[in-house]
Amino acid sequence: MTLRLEGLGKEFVPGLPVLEGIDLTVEPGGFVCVVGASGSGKSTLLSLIAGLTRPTAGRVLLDGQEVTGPGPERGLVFQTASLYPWRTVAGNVAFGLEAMGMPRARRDARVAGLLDEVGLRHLAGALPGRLSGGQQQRVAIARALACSPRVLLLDEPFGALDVQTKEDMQVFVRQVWRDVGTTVIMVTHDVEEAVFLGRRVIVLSCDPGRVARDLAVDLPADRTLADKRSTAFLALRVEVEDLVRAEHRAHQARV
Ligand SMILES: Nc1ncnc2c1ncn2[C@@H]1O[C@H](COP(=O)(O)OP(=O)(O)OP(=O)(O)O)[C@@H](O)[C@H]1O
Repeated sequence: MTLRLEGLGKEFVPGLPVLEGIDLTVEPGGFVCVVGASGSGKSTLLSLIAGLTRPTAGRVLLDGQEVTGPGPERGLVFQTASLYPWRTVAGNVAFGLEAMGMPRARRDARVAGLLDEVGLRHLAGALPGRLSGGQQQRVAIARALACSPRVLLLDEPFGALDVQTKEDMQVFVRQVWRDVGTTVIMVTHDVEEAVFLGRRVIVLSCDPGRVARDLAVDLPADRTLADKRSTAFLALRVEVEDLVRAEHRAHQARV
């Protein structure tokens, strides 16, 4: 599924655009990370793609069809897992499939397959309160994948996790992306994470948020955490960090 953003803009307050003139095409199976200073409009951009917020200018198109609201072909994961606390792990993953009316036997098989994918089959009957933060995010990702979304939207999904768990989750989400083949758009503060995960990194400018740079990540497809120490990785990381810093400073100078 090709995602196109055409002249996308958003004003919450008339005359004060948060996002302006965003043009972007993401081919099927792409992995795009969006970085930018706090307040540059990263979450707003994701919300527009999810159809949770309506643009004030431009359009979001999925295979040429304009997005006018949320839909099952777009799965969403937020910083905190927001699981249903009264439902088991399996019950959480099954939620969207129940809403779709999938018959019980097919649903159970699908949920079991997803729990295998995220390594949590042994916790199928547990309630979310018993799970670690990383495990909860795995459940949230399995839940988002349940309806076979063509685009997975991740908003700072590992922002609340400790460094080790976060790195485990980075490896995990890359594996899921390669296994499932869905398009991923991920918003993050963390430039290292963006360069490690993305095939492309988009740097947003501030006030209004525009695409300041669109960089291809020319690193091996089967990256491991050790690649974070490679010269190519470090060079790209520094380049993106400098861009984010420059955009932030330019914004500070204007206010
Ligand atoms: N519902 C809303 N109503 C009014 N203003 C909003 C709303 N949502 C976001 N904004 C404003 O839009 C701007 C961008 O917010 P957004 O959360 O998209 O930025 P961000 O880059 O994701 O920030 P952070 O990295 O801090 O999460 C901010 O100035 C914010 O106050």
